[in-house]
Amino acid sequence: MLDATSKPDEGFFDATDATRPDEAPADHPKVPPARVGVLLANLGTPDGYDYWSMRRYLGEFLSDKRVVDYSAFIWQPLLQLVILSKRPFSSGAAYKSIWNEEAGESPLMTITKAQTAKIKARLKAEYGDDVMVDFCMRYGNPSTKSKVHEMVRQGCQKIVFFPLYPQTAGATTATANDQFFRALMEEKWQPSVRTVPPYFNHPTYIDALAKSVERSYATMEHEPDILVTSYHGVPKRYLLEGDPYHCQCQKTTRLLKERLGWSDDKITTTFQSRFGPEEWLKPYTVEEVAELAKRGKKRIAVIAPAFSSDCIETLEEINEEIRESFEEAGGESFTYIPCLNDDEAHIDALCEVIRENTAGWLG
Ligand SMILES: C=CC1=C(C)c2cc3[nH]c(cc4nc(cc5[nH]c(cc1n2)c(C)c5CCC(=O)O)C(CCC(=O)O)=C4C)c(C)c3C=C
Ligand SMILES: [Fe+2]
Ligand SMILES: [Fe+2]
Repeated sequence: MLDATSKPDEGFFDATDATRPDEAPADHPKVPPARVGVLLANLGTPDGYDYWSMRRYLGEFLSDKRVVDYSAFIWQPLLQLVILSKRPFSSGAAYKSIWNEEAGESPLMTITKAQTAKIKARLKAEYGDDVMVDFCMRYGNPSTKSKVHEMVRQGCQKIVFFPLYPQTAGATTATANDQFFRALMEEKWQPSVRTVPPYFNHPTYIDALAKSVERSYATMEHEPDILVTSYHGVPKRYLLEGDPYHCQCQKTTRLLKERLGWSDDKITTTFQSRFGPEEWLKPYTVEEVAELAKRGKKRIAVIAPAFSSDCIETLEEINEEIRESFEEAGGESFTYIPCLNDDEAHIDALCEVIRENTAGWLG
């Protein structure tokens, strides 16, 4: 309840409120000081690798029409009866092999927390209490709805929503934004909002990728014959229907190549994580690395620019399955270059994108 004797600077009363504190009715709700929220959003991850945690997570993820766009009439029986009776076991085993047992969570969760803490420290140092920084997930916990509600409750009358995907796809950025707007539908005091555009070509992001390649190459005795930039795939049909993801991935690779000052034959673009029988974006990483080995490229490095943090698709799929495919085809040296995670250059890049998107709101 509003304490009518308190002063605005005691933290309960918004200076922009037209009603003076001493005139406010006794049952007037508390209004915290206005601030700007920066809400980072990642994909989501299961709460555990047991069957039911995996089933809940995969069920929510794969029921999203932005991810799998088949008619629910056909897809739901197949998903509920066939896929969700098998995949939680195989994916659960894969998650178990990479799980952060100490923290009791997946690497994606640990890294997203670390990124949020660093971004928060930077922005707090610049803007103090005018800013609130947090993260949410599109699927699972912490939910987008709970975090939007918390930000509004804490006085965020403006929110910048930042899906952590450098390249935009319907299956990632668009569905994260959908969920953000769904959450806003439930708020009585709706904040002004901005959604952060893709940053696949942002000089600071390209620079962070280039520095991570340079750092990794500097530790090697022999330079790799080629760098494979492996992006998460989507069905090819999504590209044909207008999804910008493919073009943005190609452009990231080109800009990275130019920033490194390399010729075309030093770097290539591939797509991984195919799911289901449809054709996905090609070339498939798992096949391409085997082809490279057969064509005499015996030393390769792989980087995954579409992932802002290491996760099942990088630590297990690239560093285990794709490595195996390369070695079985005669490859000799396979180096996986970790995602940008909470590297300082990555945090610099993310903060720069945030500053651009809070222009006029902060500072
Ligand atoms: C079924 C279709 C899928 C599409 C389309 C898709 C697009 C897509 N996904 C990412 C990023 C991530 N995906 C992750 C896991 C994951 N992805 C799919 C399926 C599709 N993704 C599944 C079924 C899974 C779960 C794991 C498995 O069972 O194989 C993750 C990792 C999450 C983690 O907890 O580690 C990320 C990140 C992008 C960028 C993208 C399209 C652009
Ligand atoms: Fe995925
Ligand atoms: Fe394209």
